[in-house]
Amino acid sequence: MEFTVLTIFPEMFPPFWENGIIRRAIEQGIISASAINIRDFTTDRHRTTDDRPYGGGCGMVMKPEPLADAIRTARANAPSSKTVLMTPQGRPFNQRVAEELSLVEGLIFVCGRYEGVDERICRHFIDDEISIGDYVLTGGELASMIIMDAVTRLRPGALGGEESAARDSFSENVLEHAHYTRPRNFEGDEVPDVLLSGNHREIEKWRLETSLIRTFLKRPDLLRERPLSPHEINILKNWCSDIET
Ligand SMILES: CC(C)(C)c1cccc(C(=O)NCC2(NC(=O)c3cccc4nocc34)CCCCC2)c1
Repeated sequence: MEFTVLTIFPEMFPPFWENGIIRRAIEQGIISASAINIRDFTTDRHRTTDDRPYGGGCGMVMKPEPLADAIRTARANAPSSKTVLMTPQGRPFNQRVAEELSLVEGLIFVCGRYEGVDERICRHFIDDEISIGDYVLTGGELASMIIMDAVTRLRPGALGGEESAARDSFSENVLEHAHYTRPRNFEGDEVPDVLLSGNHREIEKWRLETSLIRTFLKRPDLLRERPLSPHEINILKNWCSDIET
């Protein structure tokens, strides 16, 4: 999987690629990543990447020519890549989109700055528009990092034995149970006894129940993404009847 980011701030990316699972995935050749400076594709003395908007108004728009040339170069270097524009107008990013993107050969991320990119780029050079959420950002760079993070961990081999064992379709659709580690008593708050019991059936039962109940209480919308098994529905029913009594 090859990641290419087109940005006017390429220096934002090495720190992101030099840590944790991403770094290990690069070292293991599971992914490769590079940032292309759009400014390198300007032709004027001032290396201008933006210009005033037609129709007037405040703010600047990213010029189409440098972007088009940068995208062409990125595609020449990574031919079977999908070109993704990070934009508020994009389809909402979620785990399902991450899984879909993790199957492609390569991803070229176009990161907007100023008021956005010239519409001719969106029309003729973009294969997919993706948004990471409904809030105002100063650029698309962080959005591209979020996608690279979520997609990398889905690539075979990216997660070590431990993490990949923890990963399955169930765990990627519900909130996690509470996590505890030493000390047993932290400032007066004790770890639940079941977790110290050594009874793995009871521990798994507790983890499944608390995970389902937390999701039901905090993010019921996630439960609509994935049908619950009769067993899981029973867990929620029992819990609800317990609080009714
Ligand atoms: C209604 C809503 C969403 C609040 C909104 C409405 C109007 C503008 C924005 C906004 O943020 N414009 C600035 C801009 N944002 C983004 O790139 C961006 C934002 C959010 C999620 C993203 N995912 O990828 C990229 C994303 C960065 C500078 C270049 C122009 C785009 C937001």
